[in-house]
Parts: sequence; C-alpha cells; structure tokens
Amino acid sequence: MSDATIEVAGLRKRYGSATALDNMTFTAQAGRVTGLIGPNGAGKSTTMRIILGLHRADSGRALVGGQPYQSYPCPPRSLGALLDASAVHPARSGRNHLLWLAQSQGLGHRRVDQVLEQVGLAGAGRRGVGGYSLGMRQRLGIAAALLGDPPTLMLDEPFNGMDPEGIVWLRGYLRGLAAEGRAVLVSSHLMSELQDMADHVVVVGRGRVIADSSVAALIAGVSDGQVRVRTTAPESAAAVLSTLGGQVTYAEPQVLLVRGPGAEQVAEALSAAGLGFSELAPHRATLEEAYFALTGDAADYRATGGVAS
Ligand SMILES: Nc1ncnc2c1ncn2[C@@H]1O[C@H](COP(=O)(O)OP(=O)(O)OP(=O)(O)O)[C@@H](O)[C@H]1O
Repeated sequence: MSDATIEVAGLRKRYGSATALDNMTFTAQAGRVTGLIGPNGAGKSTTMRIILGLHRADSGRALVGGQPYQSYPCPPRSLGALLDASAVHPARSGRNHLLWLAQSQGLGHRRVDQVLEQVGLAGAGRRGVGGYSLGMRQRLGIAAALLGDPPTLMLDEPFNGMDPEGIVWLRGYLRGLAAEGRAVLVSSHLMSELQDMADHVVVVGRGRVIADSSVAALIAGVSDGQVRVRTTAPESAAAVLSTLGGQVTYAEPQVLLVRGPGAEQVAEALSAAGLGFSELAPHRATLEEAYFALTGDAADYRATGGVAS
C-alpha cells in the first residue's frame, strides 16, 4: 500500500475572528498508527473535516494517497473515516446502516457481514442502533470506515465510550490494520489510550503542530537523564540529592525524579546518608508526561485555544 498516506500541508482555517488552523502540517505514513493529540479546540476535528472535503481550508492542501479525497471515483475506498459515531439513524439496524453505505460503494452484503464480524458486532447487527451503547456505535462507525477496504483510515476519538475491554480490542485492531500496510490516523486527547499503540504522534495546539515524532523519541526526550527513586523519606532524600546538584521533582508523594546525577551516584549518596529506597532506575516517561512537557506551558493553550479538560 505504497500510496497509503494522509498528508496535510500548510492548512489555515479561520471561523470568523477565531483561528482554527494555523499552518497545520503533518503526514500519516503507511504501516503505522499516527496519533493526533491535543487539547480541546486544538484543531484535530477541523483538520479531519478538511481532509474529507466537508470544510474548505482558507489555504494549504490535504491529500489522501497523493490526491484530494474528493478526486477519487469512490472516495470511501481510498480513506475510511469515523468522525461522529452518533450520526446514525437510531431506528435503523447496524446491519441495514452498513448495507445502505455498502450499496453506495458498489459492495454487497457479504462485505457487510465480514466487517460486522471483524468489529465484534455480528451478534448485534440486526438490532436497532438506538439501543447500542456508545462503544457499540464506535464499533459500527469503524465497521463503516472499513467497508471499502481502504488503504488509509482516519478515526476521530474512536476510544470515546469504549469500556476497558473495547479499548484493548481497538488498540490491537488498529495495530493490525497498520501492520497490513495501512496509514491509520487516530485523534485523541487522552494520552493513555495511545500509549503502547501509536508508532508516531503529532501533538497539536492552537491549530499548529507542536511536535511530530515517533513515540519512542518523544518519551526518550522527556525521560532524558532522569532517575526515578521511591523512598519512604522523600524530603531527606531530596535534600541529599540537591547537594549533589540534582534537580529534584516529585512524581508521587514518595517518588522523586532526579535530573543531573546518574543512577549509581544517586544510589551511593542515599546509601551514604542511610536513606533506604525500594526502587531506583533510569526514568521512562509516560506518553502523558511527554505530552504535558510539550503542551503545558499549556496554560497558554488552555487560556487562548479553548479549555482543555
Ligand atoms: N464550525 C465552526 N464554527 C466556528 N468555530 C469552529 C467551528 N469548528 C471548529 N471551530 C473552532 O475551531 C477551533 C478548533 O476546533 P476543533 O473542533 O477542530 O478542535 P479539536 O482539536 O477537534 O477539539 P476537541 O478535542 O474538542 O474535539 C476551536 O476554537 C473551535 O471552537
């Protein structure tokens, strides 16, 4: 699937006096899950709507497999999208909803039953969508996106309303789709959902890209050089480590993060001071920590770019 890319370059969009997108530029590559992460109002949904041609950018370009989405004879076969899982008539069954979509793409009922099976809705396909939970609607939306077996997928907040089992399923499922060579673009404002799932993240705020990096590089950058220490005497330990020139912060009440001295030096200093510790290792930041390190001078983004929850 060499043409499996979703590319936006230099997108700008204003709604009245509000700037929604300010030079939004990134590419979701084939064979990987790309997380599009940012606080509320950062511009994620606007970007996706422009990619689908639902909104028009003031300037810049949005391409799917190198072409505008609407230039394809059957666009849903080039890009499968889930924007709003609730946008389904409640009286219609999930299967009938998909049959209707399939027909418009020249596909038959076999494909509908296949995708229902794939998303775990085979048993619920003949029930009215009005009785579906939000998690089931998300699954139905994903099934709809998959109908045309597209090389690229774009899902806006697909984890919303999913229970823990659904989240685990969806993570594995999206990874599988990427492993088949597809480009999978997934927006979220919850880092924990993307941890261990996305290969690459594009962090956005106020309509522009703040970071565009592999997850591993992003985490390594934030973890860099810190040592994590768990101790029942955090204040004394912090005082000792400060005398070594370490910058000490609290990750939890009894867990210190020390920047400066290495793990061995920290262990020696604590032992020499007679202070015990139950954990001491180079720190590996979570994606969430990396995100807050990036956005959060994010007071800024929250104050002017919409309120982050
Ligand atoms: N149709 C619209 N009319 C006016 N302003 C809009 C419209 N759509 C989006 N905006 C504004 O554009 C900015 C970006 O919104 P967008 O919905 O793209 O952000 P988001 O990152 O998807 O946020 P969320 O996580 O809340 O979905 C916000 O300030 C929003 O208020």
